Amino acid sequence: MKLLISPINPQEAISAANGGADIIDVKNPKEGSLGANFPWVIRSVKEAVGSLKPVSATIGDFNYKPGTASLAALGAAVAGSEYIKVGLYDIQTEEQALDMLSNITRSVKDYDPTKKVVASGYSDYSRVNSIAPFLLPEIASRCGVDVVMVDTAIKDGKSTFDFMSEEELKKFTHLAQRSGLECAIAGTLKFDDLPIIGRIAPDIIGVRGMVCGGDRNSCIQEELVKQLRQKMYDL
Ligand SMILES: O=C[C@H](O)COP(=O)(O)O
Repeated sequence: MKLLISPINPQEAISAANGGADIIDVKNPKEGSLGANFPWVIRSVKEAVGSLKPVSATIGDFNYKPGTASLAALGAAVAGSEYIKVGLYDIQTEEQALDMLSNITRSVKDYDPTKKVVASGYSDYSRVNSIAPFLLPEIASRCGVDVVMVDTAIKDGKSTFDFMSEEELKKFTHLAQRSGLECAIAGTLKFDDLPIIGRIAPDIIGVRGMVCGGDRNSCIQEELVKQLRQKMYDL
C-alpha cells in the first residue's frame, strides 16, 4: 500500500519524503479540500523532492467546467507534477463526469502520456450535491484515468468512515481494481483506522491531518510520517 501525503510547501514536502511518503501531493487547503497551489510552489516542491519521490498536484474541487479544468490540469503537468488530481465537486451526472475526465485526461496525456490522472470523488458526496464515488471507476476507466480516489469534500473533522462503511469502501476498491485502476482512500483518516484500512486494502492512502498531529492546519511532522509508514508495513 502506497502512502500519499499532502504538503503545502517544500519544507513540509521534505518532511513527508524523509518520513517515507511514496507520493508528495501538493495542495492548498485554503482553497478547499483539493485546493490548487501555485505553479511556483509545485515547481519548488518538485525541485526539493522530485528526484526521490513522484509529485502530485491537486487542481481544485471542480464544478462542471471541463475547459477550465483541462487548462488547470495542463498547468499542473507543466509545473512538474507526475500525478494530476481533480476533485469532482458539484458534478451531478455521469455525463458531466465523463466530459470533465475525458478532457482533463486528454489535456495531460497529450502533453506527456507518462503523467497520471487521479479522479477524486467524495465520501460525503450527498453534502456537496455530487455523484456517488461508486460511479467513478467505470467512467474513469473509459477516459484513461489512472487512479480513482475518495476524500471528504468538507473538512470539518468528519472522516470518510462517517459517510461510507467498510463494505462500501471495499466495493469502491473492488470496482476500481476490476476496471484496471489504482484506488486511493483519504478523508481525515486516523491512526485508529489502520486496521479497517488494512482490511479494505486500497492501493494508496492519502493523509494530511493524521501526520500533522490531528490538526490539518498545523505542519507535517516527519516523526509522525515515519510512525505511519512503520504501521503500514504491518497491515
Ligand atoms: O489527499 C489527501 C488529503 O490531503 C487528506 O487530508 P486529511 O487527511 O487532512 O483529510
